[in-house]
Amino acid sequence: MEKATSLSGLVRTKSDQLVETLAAAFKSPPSSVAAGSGGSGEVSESVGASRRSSRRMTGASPGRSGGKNTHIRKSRSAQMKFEVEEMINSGAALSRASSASLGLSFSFTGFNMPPDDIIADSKPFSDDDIPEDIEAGTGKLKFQTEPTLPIYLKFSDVTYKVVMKGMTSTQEKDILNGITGCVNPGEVLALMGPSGSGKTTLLNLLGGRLNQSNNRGGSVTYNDQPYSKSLKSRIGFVTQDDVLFPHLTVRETLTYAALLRLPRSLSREEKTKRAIDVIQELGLERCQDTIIGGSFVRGVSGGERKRVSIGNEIIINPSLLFLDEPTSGLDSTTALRIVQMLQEIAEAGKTVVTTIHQPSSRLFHKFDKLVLLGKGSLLYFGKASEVMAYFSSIGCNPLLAMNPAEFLLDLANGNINDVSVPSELEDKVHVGSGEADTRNGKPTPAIVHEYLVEAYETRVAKREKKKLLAPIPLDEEVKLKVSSPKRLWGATWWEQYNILFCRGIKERRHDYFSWLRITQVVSTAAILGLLWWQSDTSSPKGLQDQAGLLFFIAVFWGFFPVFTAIFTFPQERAVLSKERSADMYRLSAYFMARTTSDLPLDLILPVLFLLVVYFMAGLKMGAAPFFLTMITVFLCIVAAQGLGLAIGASLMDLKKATTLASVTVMTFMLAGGFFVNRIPVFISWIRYMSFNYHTYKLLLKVQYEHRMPVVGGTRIDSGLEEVCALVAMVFGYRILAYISLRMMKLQSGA
Ligand SMILES: Nc1ncnc2c1ncn2[C@@H]1O[C@H](COP(=O)(O)OP(=O)(O)OP(=O)(O)O)[C@@H](O)[C@H]1O
Repeated sequence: MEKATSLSGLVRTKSDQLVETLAAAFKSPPSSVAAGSGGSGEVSESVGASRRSSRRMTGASPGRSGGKNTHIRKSRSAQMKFEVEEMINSGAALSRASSASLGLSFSFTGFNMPPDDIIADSKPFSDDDIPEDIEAGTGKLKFQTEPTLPIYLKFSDVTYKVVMKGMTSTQEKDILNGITGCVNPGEVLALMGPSGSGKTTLLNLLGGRLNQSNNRGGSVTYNDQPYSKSLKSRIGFVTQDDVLFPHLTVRETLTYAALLRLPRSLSREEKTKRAIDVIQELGLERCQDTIIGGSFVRGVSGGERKRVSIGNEIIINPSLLFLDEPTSGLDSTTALRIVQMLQEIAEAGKTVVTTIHQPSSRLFHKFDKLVLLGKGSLLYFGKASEVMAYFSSIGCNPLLAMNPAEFLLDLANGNINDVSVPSELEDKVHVGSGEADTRNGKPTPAIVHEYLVEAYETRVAKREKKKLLAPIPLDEEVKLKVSSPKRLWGATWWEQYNILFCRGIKERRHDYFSWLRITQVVSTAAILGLLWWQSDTSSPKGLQDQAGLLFFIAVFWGFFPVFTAIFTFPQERAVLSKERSADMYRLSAYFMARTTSDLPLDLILPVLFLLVVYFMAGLKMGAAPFFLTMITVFLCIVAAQGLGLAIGASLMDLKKATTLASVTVMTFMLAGGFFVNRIPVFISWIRYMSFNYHTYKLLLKVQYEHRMPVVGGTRIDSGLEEVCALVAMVFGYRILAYISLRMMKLQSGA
């Protein structure tokens, strides 16, 4: 215990020194902020100095002193361990604050590659790391710590409601009721609360992802400025579900993210190197060539996938990092590792906000600040280390030794079974007359909730709101950097198109070489070839038979592309929404890349098909008719794909989309000119919308032009009308799909 006291004294002495350092840094003239951009050497040195000072600090704290600490940990009781950890945290938070504040004297020009010694020095973590290392604080990660614009996040009286439309009535539901708090660079803020208490909603709101002004109230500011689109490039947002492409490898995933998101000032090589650095820093080397995987394909483990999701966001070196339950579903060691990583990120001067469901006590002590929510109301905001003292001050103490997080969640749920009841609450039980007010002589969860909200309102809320009014220690010019309305794209339109095109090809490479699809097409072609083997057109019956084959070709290549294209956008909806929320690329670049990257395969398969059918069925010999048939089929495929894309993009629901597509395709087929020739005038227009009809007419023209003017009731014309109609469909349906995507709501997460 004595040792602990002396160590705490040491940390406090260091903290005093730091306060002085901080004050000096804040007082540094604004010119030093701007001047930082002048010499990168100078910047690197400052970065190194900041890190060195931070390391010295943590080295001085007991928890980071390697073997010595391990000795303390092993020989003392669990209680002792808590105290030591608390001291470590206070030391770490201070060191983080120092890094953050020192970052102010650097340039804010964006990226500077970290000095080589730091990269070489970095010790990645892997699943094989010994947890003891982390406990002792010696397995510390050295994150990329290029200085970024420090962002002070403040939120005051934040409210959010949703309007729920029922069959007969419309109801409003309050999700958040007046939440106030703040988090500074160098700090990790944890949002805690029972399931459904509003953590994700608050996180989305703070991350600028719930912007419908009619549903929200209060204010959220970033360096005292409101949210602006330029912040998107400074914010990393890790969603609860890992939204990643299942068939890309870890390295490919991070490389594409780097190429799309890092600023244009970096070269392609530098961006690629950044992805490799992140892989090393996240300890993903072992699985860097493994695919991410998903529900149907096995890939990396859950913890690795979570790390890739985090890597996807930290790759841009964000000033503000939001994470939604980054540890849920992970074992306690992996969870600790991830929270440790968040601490490292904060140490580099970033602001970190994370929701957390039920952290272990080890995790809990790693947070600097805490927001405790209960049914959308604020039950506590302040230092995580002071939360137990606060609840003790309002008469709530655990009766058993328990994890503080467990105690807090019990309270937030209104469960006070193992909690000492404050006298005010006891009074309420005695005053309350009905069964509804009490449960076995104990206050109901609703009464407990009311008491906790009231206690916070009367004792803390005012003080915290006052604190928010204090100006942030940043230069006016620096503050305004967050409010530029200009979007910052990481790559030009053409670069985005190329990157997305290559990514699309890689993601669907398994489809391209799918023997199943090839076998399906080739075997259908072979069966058709056998059924129409060397078909003879000298008799009317033979001619009618061959026309049937041509009609089948028009239907087959109208049907398949629609049903494959339907899946394109609904399947990628989550990724598209996430990436667009982060302004990774322009929608037009994505749309063009997505619709063209499938074309090579879509054009290879019909070639194989025609090579088999055309010659087996004995269609008109000659290079010109063969190639004209092929071009006609291509046009049909691209037009049909357009229809599939439009249906998928406008409905974004596979069930609805397949139903609509099957009705449409069937109608087009029936109106295609083979089954019925005399269509009533009032519905004859439907024919002109059918790509089957135009394709069939063009195929007839290629085969029988100059031989007969009418085949099976269908007139052979010049073909110009049909070609124009198909070309109009190729573009028209795609424009419709693009407009639908533009109108798609971006991910809100809540
Ligand atoms: N768009 C919405 N429509 C209806 N209810 C909503 C909507 N968004 C959020 N809610 C409700 O608001 C409450 C808070 O949801 P939120 O997802 O923020 O909770 P949470 O604390 O993150 O929960 P969990 O820990 O289970 O993820 C829930 O009761 C949820 O059902």
